[in-house]
Amino acid sequence: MSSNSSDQPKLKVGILGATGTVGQRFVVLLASHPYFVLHALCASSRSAGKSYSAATKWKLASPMPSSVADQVVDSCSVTKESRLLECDVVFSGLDASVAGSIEAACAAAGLAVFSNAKNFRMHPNVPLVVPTANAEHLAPLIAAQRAQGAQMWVQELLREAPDGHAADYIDPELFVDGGCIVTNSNCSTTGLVVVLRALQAVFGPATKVHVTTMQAVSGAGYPGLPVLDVFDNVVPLISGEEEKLETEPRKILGTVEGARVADAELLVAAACNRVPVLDGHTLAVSVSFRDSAKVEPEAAMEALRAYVPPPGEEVWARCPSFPHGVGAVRVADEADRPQPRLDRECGKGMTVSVGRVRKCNLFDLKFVALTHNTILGAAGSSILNAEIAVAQGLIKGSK
Ligand SMILES: NC(=O)C1=CN([C@@H]2O[C@H](COP(=O)(O)OP(=O)(O)OC[C@H]3O[C@@H](n4cnc5c(N)ncnc54)[C@H](OP(=O)(O)O)[C@@H]3O)[C@@H](O)[C@H]2O)C=CC1
Ligand SMILES: N[C@@H](CC(=O)OP(=O)(O)O)C(=O)O
Repeated sequence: MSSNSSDQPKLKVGILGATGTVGQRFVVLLASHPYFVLHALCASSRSAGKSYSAATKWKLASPMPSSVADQVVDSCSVTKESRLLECDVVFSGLDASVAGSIEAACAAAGLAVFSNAKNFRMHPNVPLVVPTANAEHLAPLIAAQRAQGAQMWVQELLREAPDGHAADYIDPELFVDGGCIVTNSNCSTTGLVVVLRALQAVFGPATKVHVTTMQAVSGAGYPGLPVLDVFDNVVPLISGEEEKLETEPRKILGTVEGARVADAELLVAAACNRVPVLDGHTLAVSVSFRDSAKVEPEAAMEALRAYVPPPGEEVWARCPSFPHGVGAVRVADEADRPQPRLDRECGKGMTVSVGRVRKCNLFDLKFVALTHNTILGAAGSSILNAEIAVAQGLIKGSK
């Protein structure tokens, strides 16, 4: 932890989907956070009213923090009585089938929502931010949302909620300006864009990427795939995944122009596979750049080692979840790395491990990248995004 974050006043936080795979990661990371204080744990009506330990099938190797075991799980509706309303920041690990309505309701209630769900990632005014790739998108797009007031999120709530059911998600008396939604990317996209951003800093714009993924089973949530489907096997389909991996990098590596992002001119072809690994998504990537002339493996590794993501050291010093000492990218020295079992915890799961950087016959360069899918690929990115927003004065404690 950086000493500079120790004078940050405490902020109350809630978790939507606290009982799920990503929700459990949030619980572990936030239970020991220096200034985010867990206040509301929310999930479906199946869990609401139960203690967190009774509602949750705990699946992490580290024990459930004792501070949450007896806490009663709340529903995700925003009412005058809900603990959610007392929070300064809300993190979401909600299933996408319900994330749209619930997150829109929270934003319409003036809350700052940091979400893992796909629902609003491509909304023109919503930042899609991988914190160690494009943190500079946060401030202008949060401002663009706030300029529209609560009305923006009321409209989205009406679009997302099942017909006539918007009032199930929030009491309309609670609409208030100031809320916002920030999303982080699909967990396979995460590692790709961090590495591309680092390479682009030296080689200029990437133009073509071919990526083949080997994705961990935890990416499918709990209970996920039946063991008879995934054990001793590779499943060459993850529904909807290739489309996300082919579109999200264009927004993330794009440039903010006014209230929206102009996409990067990057073409991505993706092939996604589920493999019998618990945590950690591995990507085999080939990439070409607009200007191929200076692209060499040694220069690429140098660029990756030297990479300090925007907004730079001054902000990172105030972000406890930044992988201080390791960095956003680690280049493996060993010829046969990265490997999920050995490398997924690198930088406490917040560092992308890269290896096998070499020339490619068809593209300029090829390499292998590994990301912890539920830490940097999910909960960890949301938390670091929120820390950046706090460090930049975009979120102030008021409760
Ligand atoms: N797993 C991963 O690696 C990644 C996941 N994501 C995204 O994060 C989100 C969560 O994924 P994951 O944790 O894997 O999913 P899980 O299925 O493990 O958890 C889903 C959570 O949503 C809650 N939920 C489901 N239905 C409702 C409802 N009707 N009302 C309120 N809450 C509800 C569940 O509560 P309950 O226990 O009460 O049913 C549970 O807490 C998804 O949008 C996913 O796409 C993004 C990146 C990576
Ligand atoms: N689809 C990813 C996880 C995920 O839920 O992604 P998204 O949030 O983009 O739907 C995987 O299975 O590994």
